[in-house]
Amino acid sequence: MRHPIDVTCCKELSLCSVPFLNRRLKSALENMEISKLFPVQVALWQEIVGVSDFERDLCVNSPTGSGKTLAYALPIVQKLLSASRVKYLRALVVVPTRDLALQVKQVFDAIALPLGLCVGLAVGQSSVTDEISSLVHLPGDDEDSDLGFFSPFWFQSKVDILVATPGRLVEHVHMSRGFTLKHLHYLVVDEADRLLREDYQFWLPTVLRSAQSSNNDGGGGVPYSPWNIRTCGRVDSGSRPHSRLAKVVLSATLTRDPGRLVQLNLHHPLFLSTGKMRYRLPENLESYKLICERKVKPLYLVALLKSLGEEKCIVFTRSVDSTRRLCKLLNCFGDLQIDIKEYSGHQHQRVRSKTLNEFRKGQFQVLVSSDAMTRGMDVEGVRNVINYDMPKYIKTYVHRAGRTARAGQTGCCFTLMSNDEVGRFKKLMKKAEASASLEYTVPFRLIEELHSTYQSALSELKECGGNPRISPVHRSKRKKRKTSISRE
Ligand SMILES: Nc1ncnc2c1ncn2[C@@H]1O[C@H](COP(=O)(O)OP(=O)(O)OP(=O)(O)O)[C@@H](O)[C@H]1O
Repeated sequence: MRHPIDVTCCKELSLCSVPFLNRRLKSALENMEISKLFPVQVALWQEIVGVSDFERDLCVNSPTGSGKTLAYALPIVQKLLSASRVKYLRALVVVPTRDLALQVKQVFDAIALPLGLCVGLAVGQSSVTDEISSLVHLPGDDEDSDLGFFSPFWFQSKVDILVATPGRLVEHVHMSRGFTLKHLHYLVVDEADRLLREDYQFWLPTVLRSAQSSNNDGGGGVPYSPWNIRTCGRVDSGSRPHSRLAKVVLSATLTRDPGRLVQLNLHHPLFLSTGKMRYRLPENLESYKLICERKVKPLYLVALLKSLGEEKCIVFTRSVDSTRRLCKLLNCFGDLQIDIKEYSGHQHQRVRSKTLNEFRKGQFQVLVSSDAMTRGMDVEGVRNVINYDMPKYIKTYVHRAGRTARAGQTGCCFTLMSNDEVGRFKKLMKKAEASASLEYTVPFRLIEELHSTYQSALSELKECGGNPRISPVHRSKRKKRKTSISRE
């Protein structure tokens, strides 16, 4: 950990030059229009598939949009290819949110499905019962069960790889009959600093203990969960290629604090990092500050949006309440002619996913979001990020700004601030590498022109019940939900 490997020393590699790359995996990548591996992907390939052969667990701190998902998905899929033909759940990826899990699953699907490996999802999108029947063969699943035969496939895993959020994962471990982590070879913890910060029903000790049970009993002994029963008709135990559960832990802002990482029980961890500092912004990102009067901040935002034309854009606010308020206000600006939608922890998951899909398809142009969007989300074509409220921490700035300038593309991050916030912004930015910022101005004339529309928008907002301040009903609902809604 004291001697991290600098990922920037790895050069991009064309697919033809990647050593040991499976032929079918190469064509799957080509179908995704990927012709080369990015530096972090080369580094992980070397450590996992190359001569190092996953001798050590890996901690990866690499900027947003640098391709971390494929960096772990690719070598893990290649490793799973050489293992037994019987299906076992052998790779588990844990991420903090459902939308992110869906995104990660898509990457795995693209490279694993053509090679006959199955990828499952445990995120609480459907009931526990429905979800488990997509992950494990249960009695009643097949024709034999109607005849009263004992099927050799009962409780056999249907998937080789599982992408999960921590809460639902723990539910399955404790309650789902037939679900087991006994055969797990690989554990990936994506957005690890976020996942380690919160307990999520002790997900980590639960996973480690549950996966550990195979080490102690050779893969076929007493299961951890009361519901786990021995897989019937097993041909082999799916024994691990490594004597341990091999782990990859990643984030664009991964901590180097051993006190925090110790809970992962890492085996001779190797730290792979980009640059010298913990926080680093994407190479092709331009950061701008936009100084404005606090009272008329929405006016400046509208002027900025107008100046950006038709470009896809995400506006971040400090809370779910501000997100709702701002979105309503912007939609009351009659002549704005920009389609704007909200994405926040206030909304039902179904609504959020729908909004995200529409945004991905380009059906509207501006997404107003709480920090629910900051972590990991990859939306093609986002050219601008706007911090309507300046983030408190550099970590938040890094994740928000990182929704643009991904995969080597260019992008801009604008932060609105009043004069008295400029000092704090400077201090904040000093904490990150490659974080020089310029001042952006919008023509004063435009602000003046917008004044009257702003006043009418405020009145309209009041009329339609979108009181800028939170109503008592709203406040009591919010109180109830306070414990369940994650602000991120
Ligand atoms: N080798 C590659 N060639 C071309 N595009 C790639 C390659 N690898 C990844 N990408 C694309 O780069 C984008 C960013 O990848 P990814 O989401 O994995 O980044 P990340 O490092 O996980 O970012 P974050 O820290 O924000 O989660 C995605 O759109 C992905 O399709």
